Amino acid sequence: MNLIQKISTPIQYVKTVGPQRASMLQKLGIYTVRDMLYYFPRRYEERKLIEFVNECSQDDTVSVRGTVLGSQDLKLRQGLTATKVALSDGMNIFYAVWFNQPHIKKQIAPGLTITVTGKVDQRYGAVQIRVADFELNNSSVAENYWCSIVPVYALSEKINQKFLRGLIKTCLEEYTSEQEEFIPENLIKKYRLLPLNRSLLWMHQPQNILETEKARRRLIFEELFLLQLLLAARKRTITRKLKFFTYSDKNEILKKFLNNLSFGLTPAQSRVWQEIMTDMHRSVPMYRLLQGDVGSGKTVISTLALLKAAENGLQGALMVPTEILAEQHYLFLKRYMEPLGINVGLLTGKMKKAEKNMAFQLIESGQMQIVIGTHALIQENIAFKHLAMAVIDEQHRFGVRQRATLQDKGICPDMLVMTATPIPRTLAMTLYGDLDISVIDQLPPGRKPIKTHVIYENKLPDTYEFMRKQIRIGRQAYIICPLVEESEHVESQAAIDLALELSEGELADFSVGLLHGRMKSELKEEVMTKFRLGEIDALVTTTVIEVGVDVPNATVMVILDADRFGLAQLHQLRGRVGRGLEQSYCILVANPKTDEARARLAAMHRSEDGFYLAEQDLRIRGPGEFCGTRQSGLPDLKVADLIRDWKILEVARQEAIDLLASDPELKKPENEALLREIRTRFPDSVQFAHIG
Ligand SMILES: Nc1ncnc2c1ncn2[C@@H]1O[C@H](COP(=O)(O)OP(=O)(O)OP(=O)(O)O)[C@@H](O)[C@H]1O
Repeated sequence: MNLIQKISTPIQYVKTVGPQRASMLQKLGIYTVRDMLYYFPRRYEERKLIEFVNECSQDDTVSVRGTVLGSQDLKLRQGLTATKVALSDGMNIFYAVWFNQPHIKKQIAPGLTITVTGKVDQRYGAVQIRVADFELNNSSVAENYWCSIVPVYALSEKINQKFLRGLIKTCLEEYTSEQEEFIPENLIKKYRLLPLNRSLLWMHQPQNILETEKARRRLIFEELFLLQLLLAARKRTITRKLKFFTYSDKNEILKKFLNNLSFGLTPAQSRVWQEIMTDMHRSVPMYRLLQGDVGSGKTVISTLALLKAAENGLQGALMVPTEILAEQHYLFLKRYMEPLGINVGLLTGKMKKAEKNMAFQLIESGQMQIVIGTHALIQENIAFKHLAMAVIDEQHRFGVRQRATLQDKGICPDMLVMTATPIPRTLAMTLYGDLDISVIDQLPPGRKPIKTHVIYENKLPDTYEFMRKQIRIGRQAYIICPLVEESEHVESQAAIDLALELSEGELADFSVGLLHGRMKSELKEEVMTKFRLGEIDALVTTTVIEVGVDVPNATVMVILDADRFGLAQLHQLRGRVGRGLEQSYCILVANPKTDEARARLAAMHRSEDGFYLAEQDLRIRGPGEFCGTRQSGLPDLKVADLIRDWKILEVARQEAIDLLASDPELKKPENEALLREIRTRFPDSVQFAHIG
């Protein structure tokens, strides 16, 4: 049996396991010996081993070794039993007590030496230890004040610490001694990393905390290095292909468009546009993430990219997550593009069949130069004549696969992925490690910070009074209805009720609009158009408004039950105001019941910086939840923490890039083990699958 197969042995075949326990272990995600070895302790307990029980005090938690003298079962109240074992430490007699575990007596025969760990109780004269854990020992020699570190694992029903520790011990002894090292030797030396087998041993059976730290450092590097290798390989696959089109430097229509805008680009926008243009002029396809806080002006930049493609006789496509947004972008582009002679089209799921067919034809013939659409854009029956620029807005809502499907609509098109949810740099490097990153880190000039207040519901009348004043001076407002988990129906109904209540009550003198997820698309669009034109003063809405909606005259945002929203979502919602020159306000109505909810609201009050808030959010929720890594197609991280370990991440990324530059297919003998490891860890990865 070769070594790799050995560590891949199904856990069922390890001694003491068997099919029944194997199925319990599977609930913990443990299918193989490898999974078991990489099932790291959640924490460690430091244990003090004392030589004689008279050295301890009441309520101390200690470990003490003793020889079994005898035992007895006691019947307590309410059917409880206690097993009391008399032990001698050589000087004193003391008692170890187990509750409701009569079987323990069978394991502990008189004459054996055992170490018991637990809390000390001296109230009844002799020392009594309530046993939390125990070990059978062969030797009766105890070192004085010896410290032992005991791993504590996350458990599931019917799998206890003792069993897991024992199983891991077996796996370590029988499967790791010859386990090969797969991190290249030069990196092990350069970063002074522990070898693999020692790292696994020290994670599970450390002698002291320092050992766990050393082991963890290696395993973090390993985890991030393998992940970055995968991402770097994905990127190489893309950027090795050549584009079938080239761009001219003229940019005449582009310049006209910029002149027609009522504003000039901010320095951050100009810089990012230069980065994108440079990529567009390259012979290999662009694969770039455009990141920018809400309202930082990403749309204009993507428009420039689409326009450049159109000006060069090619096609551009912009895919957005909602119909409202598709419509909004379409209106914006049409207004500016048509006077320049560029054909812009819309394609959404709700369009009538005849309209769709017409759009398909225009896309296929190339007459539709820029297409804005929802998921409808990646349907099978759509073919572009020459798609050269594919832009995806709000990448979070699309998975990696959808990104690839749009890309496949062209022959190596340039690809621009935009995200309005600011992602901390470290996380972006992992989630989008295969993309280059451009950041718009500056808001358009003249924006005033949004004033954010957190209030209790009983202050709502004052809020509506304030809203009325703002509407009277010509502004508009949003009122966001409570979030109803999993039920668009209930959520929509809440919005309907509230709109009615306000239009007859607090806002009776004004025009109140309603927008929710269950409305027909045409109606949604009609409402948005009216709001955009100022015909609606206050819009009662659900979270459908969340992304991208741009009505600069709206200056008040009231979020009801704000404690039920996540931080990223609150920030997105708040980003719907503060998009013009007027002072804007965000009022969070909440009655937070948990510390976490209070922390979120405090963060919103404190900061308007999307990057700061995203980092806070990441701390609260963890990366998987934060951006749905499950749908991003990336493996979960076991030891690395993307915020804490950002330095290791940067190093691992650079090393991965350098390694692939020198050995793109990992064919060199010194990288053989690494290739094997990658294939085992990422069996679905196409990049390394066919090699070797
Ligand atoms: N350089 C600029 N100067 C002044 N206003 C600008 C500038 N760039 C964009 N804007 C305006 O700022 C508003 C926000 O821009 P845009 O919609 O492009 O931002 P965004 O980053 O796409 O926002 P979101 O993430 O919320 O979708 C728009 O009304 C836009 O016209």
